[in-house]
Amino acid sequence: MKPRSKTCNKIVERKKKQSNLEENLALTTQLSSTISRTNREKDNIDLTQYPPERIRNFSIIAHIDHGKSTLADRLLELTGTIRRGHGQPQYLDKLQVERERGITVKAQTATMFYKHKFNAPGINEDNESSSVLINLIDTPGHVDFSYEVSRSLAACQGALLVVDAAQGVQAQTVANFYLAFESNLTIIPVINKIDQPTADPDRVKAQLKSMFDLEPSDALLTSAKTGVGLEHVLPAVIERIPAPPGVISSSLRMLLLDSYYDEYKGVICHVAVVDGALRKGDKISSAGFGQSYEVLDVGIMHPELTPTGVLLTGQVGYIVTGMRSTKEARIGDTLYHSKSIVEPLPGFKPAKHMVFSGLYPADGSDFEALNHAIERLTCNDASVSVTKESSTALGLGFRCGFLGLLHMDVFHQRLEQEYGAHVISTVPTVPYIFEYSDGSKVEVQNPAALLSNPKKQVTASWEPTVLATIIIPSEYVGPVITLCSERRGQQLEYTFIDSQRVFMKYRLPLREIVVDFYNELKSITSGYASFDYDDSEYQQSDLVKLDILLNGQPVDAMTTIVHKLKAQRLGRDLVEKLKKFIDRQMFEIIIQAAIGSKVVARETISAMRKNVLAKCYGGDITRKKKLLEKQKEGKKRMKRVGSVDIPQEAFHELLKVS
Ligand SMILES: Nc1nc2c(ncn2[C@@H]2O[C@H](COP(=O)(O)OP(=O)(O)OP(=O)(O)O)[C@@H](O)[C@H]2O)c(=O)[nH]1
Repeated sequence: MKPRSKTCNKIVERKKKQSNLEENLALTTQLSSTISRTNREKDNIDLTQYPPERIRNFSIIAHIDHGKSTLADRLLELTGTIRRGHGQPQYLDKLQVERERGITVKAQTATMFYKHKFNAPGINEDNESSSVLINLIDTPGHVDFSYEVSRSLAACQGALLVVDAAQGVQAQTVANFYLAFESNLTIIPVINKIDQPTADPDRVKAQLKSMFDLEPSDALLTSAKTGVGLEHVLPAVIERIPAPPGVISSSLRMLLLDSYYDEYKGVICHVAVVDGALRKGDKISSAGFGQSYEVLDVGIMHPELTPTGVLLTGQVGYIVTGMRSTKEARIGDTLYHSKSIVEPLPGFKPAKHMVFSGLYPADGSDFEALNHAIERLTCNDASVSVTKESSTALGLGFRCGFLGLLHMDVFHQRLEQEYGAHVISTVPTVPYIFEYSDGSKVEVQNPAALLSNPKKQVTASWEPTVLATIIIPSEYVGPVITLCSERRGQQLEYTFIDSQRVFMKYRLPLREIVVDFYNELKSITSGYASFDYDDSEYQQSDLVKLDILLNGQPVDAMTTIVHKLKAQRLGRDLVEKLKKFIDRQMFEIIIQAAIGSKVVARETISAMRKNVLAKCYGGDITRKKKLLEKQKEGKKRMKRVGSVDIPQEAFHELLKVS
């Protein structure tokens, strides 16, 4: 782990690119005189005053809860972008789910202006403070959203790596450091929460040195809570992070960073201008989608959408065009002036779906409403894949691909909160590969779709794996090793970060971490473990399809694919769980788990006669009617398989069985 020298080389390269700074300055001054009138649409922000050398784009990256969003708030207050005490805390966490769960799920950008006296020769020789435009990109900390992190980093030249002064380096500090390092960003270590009684900044400095070769003297010490040390953050950003490269005299090239749908304005795209200049009214084309659009509005996030009429090289902002759907706004696409010919920018790796689940309307007649809600929500979260599917138990629904379990959970919550949709989701599954006797290979995202065809036998199967990073206090090593081997993990690395903490690397089947791994890891380590993973290759594995049958009838929405060695135990757990959640009905119900024709677990629910009017002796007819109505309502929430009614909760409970 000696990445420093590589970073230095990249900085030297970047410095070379900045040789066109003078040219940029001359051109921006020229542009300024011609278009400044249209720029001053609001707040008199004249972006032509900000050539690349007066711009800094940085991101805040950290392990979950180490204080990124709080630090972002403080910096926005410090620069007067938001007023202290006005607005909500964690200003950039705008979604209701983000506020309720206290996590960031969507990266957000805010533009700030800050007066700074440059130390560098050549800039600001009269030694006056000059205004610097700083774009801050707040990023999510949870592993499921690292796709958002890598996207944000593409618009930055530097990152603040925030580390909790008491907890020290955690799994996601490691993952995010490498994301930033591989993107050639200048990394400024920030040791935050130094106000805590257990804070030990020296220990954290030593960890940063030993793990990432970051110099202890480069670390900033802050408390985003009390404000201590915050005055050094923006000067460090300006002095240490290079200006964005790019040439203002070149043809326009913009990187499409994100998009969302706004009821009033339509599709709003967040963009980073890599070269050239964009003005309101310009005609632009998309390299990926091949469509042309007129720029109807352009501006910056300050922190709300603020029209500026122009965006220049190095600036990050928003554009509104006539795009009708966010499907046209392909993240990572290059936008350019329609008449020019440009080399498209590298773009991003497409999001990789790790977990798939079926989503069905709780009430079958709500299919169209759910369809509409999913369409709208995917406009704001393009990382979800959606295809239609149908199930005998649940009717018409959708198979959705997510970046992880938390992502799936957040998507459900947003469907319910923002669109009032009530959904039943099926057991999450991962994409397996099966080979049949005729040599054909298929990727199976829906276990029920795996063929049970005697003419086409499965001859081999593969499952996706992950490379997991686990950091724990050394006293928990034993239980964690046991957990990982129960989950079919293979240990790849085991090192001491310092005298108290151990760093472990495991290869684990993705299926094994999808359900409840993180919670169990947290519980056996009293909450001290930190965990992160990166997708890795497929490994050959002995997989079987486990069916659940009710009175002999398979419930397709409950089928799972599982490792052969675990099939029996899982079958027993599922059957026992179902027995608890299915009410006794007027006939006996037999619940079975089976692999092909072999039953591996069985439970029976004996028959009973349920008469809701039993306790309603004589009396008022309206009371009887009310009870019957209530029973009818309850039935609506039941799903009928053959003659058996299954309550929605049974589907929810199955999600928790691994
Ligand atoms: N004592 C103390 N608490 C802090 C400080 N900075 C943040 N916190 C608290 O730490 C918790 C997490 O802070 P956030 O800013 O939401 O952390 P985050 O890194 O943005 O979290 P995610 O977005 O979920 O990754 C909150 O309760 C903050 O009030 C600090 O300097 N000192």
